[in-house]
Amino acid sequence: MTEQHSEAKRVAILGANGRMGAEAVKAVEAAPDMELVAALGRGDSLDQVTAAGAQYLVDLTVPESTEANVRFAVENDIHAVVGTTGWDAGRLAALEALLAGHPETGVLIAPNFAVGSVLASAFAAKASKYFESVEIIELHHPDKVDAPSGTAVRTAQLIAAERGAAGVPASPDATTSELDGARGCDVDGVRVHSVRLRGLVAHQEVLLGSAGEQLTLRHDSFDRASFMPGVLLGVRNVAAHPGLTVGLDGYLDLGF
Ligand SMILES: NC(=O)C1=CN([C@@H]2O[C@H](COP(=O)(O)OP(=O)(O)OC[C@H]3O[C@@H](n4cnc5c(N)ncnc54)[C@H](OP(=O)(O)O)[C@@H]3O)[C@@H](O)[C@H]2O)C=CC1
Ligand SMILES: O=C(O)C1=N[C@H](C(=O)O)C[C@H](O)C1
Repeated sequence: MTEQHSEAKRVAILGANGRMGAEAVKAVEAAPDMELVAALGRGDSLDQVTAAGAQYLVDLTVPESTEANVRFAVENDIHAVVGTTGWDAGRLAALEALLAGHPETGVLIAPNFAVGSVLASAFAAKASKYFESVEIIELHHPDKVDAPSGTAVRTAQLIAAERGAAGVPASPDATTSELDGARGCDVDGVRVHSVRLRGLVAHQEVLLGSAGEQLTLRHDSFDRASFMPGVLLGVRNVAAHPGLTVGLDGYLDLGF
């Protein structure tokens, strides 16, 4: 932990020994406007976060622990930037209810911190109402514990909302006989297929099809460095966005 200017943002990182957490430790330590005041792994007490005077908590842990971690942050009026997956509608609703009692505290739940991924999902959602069919393929390293990816779930939700608002019917599909899983899973009416392959990091394709044409929107994270500008952007902006924000796009100016 480096000596920083006294007005530096005081940041705690949870999951600091993990793939993402270790990268985030390096990024926060290198950020001139931030001070890493706590770096916690599994089994460490959250009291270290308050004892260190953290103003910001970055959660990069596991789906089972993220909800309790963020609850702890909000109850202590610490802004939270969350990359961990597992935030379903029930968890988000409970978090919003908690935040209502802490009106100055901000929480960012970011399914993907890579700006290119956020853009690809937004473009796909916008484009999806002009195509008859849409399906998602997400491809990740085989050590990932959750499927489908949080990014794919978010992308499917954005697509479903856009198509629903435009009155576009569900993608056509004549399948009446299939082996379990052959057609992927259904997220809000959008089929999502998950690939786990050694050598991969984090990748996604949205396939959009109409008669005689296909548009493919693909994003690749080749390295976890790709997520770090988004993590830092989250820390820099979360206090100015009290309440709950889902998606880094909430802090970007996408122009649509
Ligand atoms: N939003 C985004 O852009 C990205 C999000 N992710 C998501 O981030 C999460 C972490 O991914 P990744 O780094 O690959 O996973 P890892 O398994 O490499 O890291 C998770 C770490 O969290 C630790 N941990 C578990 N519980 C706690 C706890 N209560 N307090 C502190 N640390 C804890 C684990 O410890 P132990 O090893 O002992 O279990 C592990 O070191 C996943 O949900 C993943 O999907 C990943 C990449 C990008
Ligand atoms: O576990 C990962 O690696 C990733 N998790 C996030 C997700 O589930 O979408 C973000 C990115 O895809 C990498």
